[in-house]
Amino acid sequence: MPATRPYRSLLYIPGSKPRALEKAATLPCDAIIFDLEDAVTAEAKDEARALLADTLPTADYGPRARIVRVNGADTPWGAADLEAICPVAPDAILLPKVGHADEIAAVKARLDAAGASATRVWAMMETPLGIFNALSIAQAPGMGGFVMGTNDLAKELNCRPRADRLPMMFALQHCLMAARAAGIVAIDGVYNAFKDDDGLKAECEQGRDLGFDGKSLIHPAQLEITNAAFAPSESEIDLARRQIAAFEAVEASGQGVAVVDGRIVENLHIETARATLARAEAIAALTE
Ligand SMILES: CC(C)(COP(=O)(O)OP(=O)(O)OC[C@H]1O[C@@H](n2cnc3c(N)ncnc32)[C@H](O)[C@@H]1OP(=O)(O)O)[C@@H](O)C(=O)NCCC(=O)NCCSC(=O)C[C@H](O)C(=O)O
Ligand SMILES: [Mg+2]
Repeated sequence: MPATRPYRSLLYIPGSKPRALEKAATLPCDAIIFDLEDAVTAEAKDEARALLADTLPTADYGPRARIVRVNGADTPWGAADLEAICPVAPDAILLPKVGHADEIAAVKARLDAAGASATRVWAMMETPLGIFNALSIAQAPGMGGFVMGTNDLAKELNCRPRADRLPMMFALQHCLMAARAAGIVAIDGVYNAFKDDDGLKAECEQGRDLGFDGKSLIHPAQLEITNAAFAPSESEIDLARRQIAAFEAVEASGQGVAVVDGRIVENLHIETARATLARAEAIAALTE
């Protein structure tokens, strides 16, 4: 089942930009990914890490999940990032370019040692090795979610950008299945052309139809389209309500199959209908 807590929109914010860190607290995103990796130059990494370690314990980001993307353990900054960020206990630490489940275990051990056992580990899925090891990574203790890294993956595959994302499809679906098998969150990759609303909408709808919980984003202008695409629509909510009512009615008369809009409705459809209503309520609660 998809996540009940809304993860429609996850906005990357360069950890080095104080103005963006401030602005994030006012933006309608479901989660913020405070980035210490690709959005921050090598020269700015130490300053960005210190800024984040300073800002996160006191800043009020409301209901938005706080996720910090650290640098990899094989870089000059990875160890210092964990040292500084684990004690802050964000909602999750997002590890880039994960290839093996033991990388998750190492971060989990650091979190436990820092007294931050409630912080989940999330993994960027963006290397061929990581994609093939998706199930064991998803099942690693402490795991909370996958974020697809479609830019790095395109680089590794040497594939061409295509609107239908055909070269990515195996990786997207493989990771989604692993995430669902392990019961963790699955988030689609970024859409780089942040001024192309039509292209973003089409890619959001594709990711949603595949089953992703939401999409990672690079610019606030992408939030409205993404939040709308990954929320249950009015007609989906209406259908869910009618399915539940129809099923309860036939169940009361001792039967197990209802018909709504010419389609059968059984127990499993009711689980989906209830999940749709729960998601709609959770989204509404964000703005209360
Ligand atoms: C893409 C950008 C460099 C554009 O920046 P800029 O030209 O400054 O944008 P605007 O002038 O349109 O900004 C308008 C206001 O919005 C704020 N802003 C912009 N971006 C963000 C943001 N991401 N979060 C919060 N606020 C943001 C500006 O401060 C302006 O505010 P105001 O002062 O009130 O006017 C820039 O958007 C950017 O840096 N985006 C993030 C890029 C990033 O994080 N990249 C790394 C993640 S993507 C990745 O690595 C994917 C993965 O690993 C893979 O492999 O695929
Ligand atoms: Mg990447």
